[in-house]
Amino acid sequence: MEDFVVAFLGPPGTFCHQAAHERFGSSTSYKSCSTIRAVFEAVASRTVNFGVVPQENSFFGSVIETYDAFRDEQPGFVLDEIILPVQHCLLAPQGVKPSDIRRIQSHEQAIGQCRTFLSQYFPSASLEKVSSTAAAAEAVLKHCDSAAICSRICTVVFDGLQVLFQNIQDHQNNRTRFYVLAPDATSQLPLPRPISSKGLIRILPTDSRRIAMALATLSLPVSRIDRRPDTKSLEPFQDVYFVEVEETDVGEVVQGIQRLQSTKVEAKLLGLW
Ligand SMILES: O=C(O)C(=O)C[C@]1(C(=O)O)C=C[C@@H](O)C=C1
Repeated sequence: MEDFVVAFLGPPGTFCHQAAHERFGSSTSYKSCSTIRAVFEAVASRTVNFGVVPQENSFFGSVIETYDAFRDEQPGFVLDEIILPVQHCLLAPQGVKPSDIRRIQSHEQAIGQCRTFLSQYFPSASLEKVSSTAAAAEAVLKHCDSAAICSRICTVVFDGLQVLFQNIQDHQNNRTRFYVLAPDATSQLPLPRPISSKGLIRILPTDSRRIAMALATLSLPVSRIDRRPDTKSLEPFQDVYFVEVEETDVGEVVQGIQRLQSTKVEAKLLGLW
């Protein structure tokens, strides 16, 4: 098989790393990136063939950093999705007891997914957002008053950590969906995948209130909508919309985008899978 390099949000031990492994296996080369944006940049600059980024959690919702990166001119192209069950543990350096913990670190998504546990067991601990769950695991190694919310796998990746609590997420069927990114639509995934039935379209209505009109023009089965502020607009409260469509085919998606463009609405295809 051809040699591929896959970028993921690192360091090793993140859920993103696990999702990438699940999709691409152990004979692929991996590149750890310190932020989600760095994964997008590695894909856009073709330093890697593919990238894996978190897109949404089933209980905490959309991953904002990912949608912010999708505002870029050429953000890459989504070729597939991976859904991973996410079980969080609270890890601390060996010898540290729960009563020693004053500070808890993790990715904001993981903190958000464990709110009930945190308010019940550590109501007065300070909560610190860091770039990923495994980055938190690595950071707490140096502190005897800190713990990290992360995967149990981090006890294998980093020496000197112990599990204080397991399965601490608020919902037992917690899942996160990841996108597989490639530099452009012509890239081919190494493994076979089903014929495309989903698409991701970025829409920039001329005025935020016209999104309903734009969706009517698109006229495709919409399964989710996200929006982020349009930072290029001088007008306040102008948004960029990210619309996922499903149960459709490539031809219908392309025609929908052309219909939008003919009404002077900016629309770009960001994925087909
Ligand atoms: O920090 C990690 O381990 C990640 O892979 C990121 C991420 C996310 O952004 O949602 C992925 C899965 C979990 O939902 C928590 C964090």
